[in-house]
Amino acid sequence: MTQSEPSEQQRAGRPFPVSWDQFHRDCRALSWRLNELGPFHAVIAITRGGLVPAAIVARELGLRVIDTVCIASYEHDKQGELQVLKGVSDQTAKLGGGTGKGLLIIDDLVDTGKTGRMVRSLLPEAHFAAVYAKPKGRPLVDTFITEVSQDTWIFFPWDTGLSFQPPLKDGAA
Ligand SMILES: O=P(O)(O)OC[C@H]1O[C@H](OP(=O)(O)OP(=O)(O)O)[C@H](O)[C@@H]1O
Ligand SMILES: Nc1nc2[nH]cnc2c(=O)[nH]1
Ligand SMILES: [Mg+2]
Repeated sequence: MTQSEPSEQQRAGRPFPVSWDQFHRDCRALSWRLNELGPFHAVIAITRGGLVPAAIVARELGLRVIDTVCIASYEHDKQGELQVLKGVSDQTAKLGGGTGKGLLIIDDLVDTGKTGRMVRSLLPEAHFAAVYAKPKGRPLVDTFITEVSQDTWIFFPWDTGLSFQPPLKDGAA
């Protein structure tokens, strides 16, 4: 029997759980920064992880034109080939003059930077912001809030729930 490869999450090892409250605070902090860099014509969320931060940033910056770039790459916690399932609409592309100028792209995080690189190739002059950044992905983003180490796995509130935690003395890590 062949042993399966460890997942990205297993390789990362260090868990970093983020609550809804914390995520909202971090998205507000991102909005503060972006407010100084705008104005922007539209927000583009990289689905699916970028949808929640994009909603919060759009609310804070008063932006009502919201589009998506739909990309699939991680199956749970293993990254495969990147697939662009949907690009931005012609209307949004026009607002960015074809190159993305004045458009704001939002994602929840950059890890290896693969997703960011793909989106940058589609809209090279857009402003790319993520809430969290790992070192390999950091050069791809224009604005982010918190850097975590490459061996960290971020657990978002929409992927997690409350559960019992064993006491430290019973062997909890
Ligand atoms: O920098 P990278 O190594 O490319 O990884 C970052 C991407 O991975 C996650 O998305 P995922 O592909 O898991 O899809 P999802 O947003 O639908 O959960 C995350 O939301 C980023 O978009
Ligand atoms: N939830 C989650 N998805 C990812 N995709 C790439 N890196 C991560 C991460 O640290 N957490
Ligand atoms: Mg994503």
